Amino acid sequence: MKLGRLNHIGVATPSIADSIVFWRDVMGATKIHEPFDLPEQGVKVCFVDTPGADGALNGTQIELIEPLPGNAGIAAFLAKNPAGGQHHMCYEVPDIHAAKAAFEALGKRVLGEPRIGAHGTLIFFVHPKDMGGVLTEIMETPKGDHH
Ligand SMILES: CC[C@@H](C(=O)O)C(=O)SCCNC(=O)CCNC(=O)[C@H](O)C(C)(C)COP(=O)(O)OP(=O)(O)OC[C@H]1O[C@@H](n2cnc3c(N)ncnc32)[C@H](O)[C@@H]1OP(=O)(O)O
Ligand SMILES: [Co+2]
Repeated sequence: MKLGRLNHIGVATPSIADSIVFWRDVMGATKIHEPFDLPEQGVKVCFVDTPGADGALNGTQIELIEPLPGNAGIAAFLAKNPAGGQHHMCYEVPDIHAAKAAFEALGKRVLGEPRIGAHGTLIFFVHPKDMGGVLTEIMETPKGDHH
């Protein structure tokens, strides 16, 4: 496993609509994408762009996630953190299956099989208790992206 680009920071929220107002009016975000449902992951998602090193809006994104009905995991997180909070960190890798094998070889608990995430590429999660307390998402870099 070789650490890749920090793609996004997942932030759980009870209300994406309220969080959009926060990121626009308090944090000064200039590019907030249209929210969309991702029923396969049980969440509504909204990406907020941050600037990269060149000042363009191509840096690490903030991924706002709100549970869809029936999502016990995020609902449990929000029960402990009613105002929302930082939920996971997502790093890119060139080969998702090689990354999964590398984590498993180190005894890390990979949560399920790779599945399509919000960027349309394969993702998996590694248990926070094996990752210094941070729920970690690993994501295959979209084809054509060179970071
Ligand atoms: C938008 C789509 C996609 C993308 O493409 O980017 C996403 O990001 S989807 C995001 C949502 N999906 C997931 O979170 C899937 C992976 N998560 C899980 O499988 C579970 O949430 C979990 C991490 C295994 C925890 O579930 P569970 O064990 O049932 O919950 P507990 O409440 O019992 O927690 C056990 C233990 O772990 C601590 N914990 C839970 N969540 C987090 C967290 N986000 N960050 C840090 N630590 C976390 C929790 O506090 C418990 O600790 P103790 O109380 O000390 O036992
Ligand atoms: Co994510």
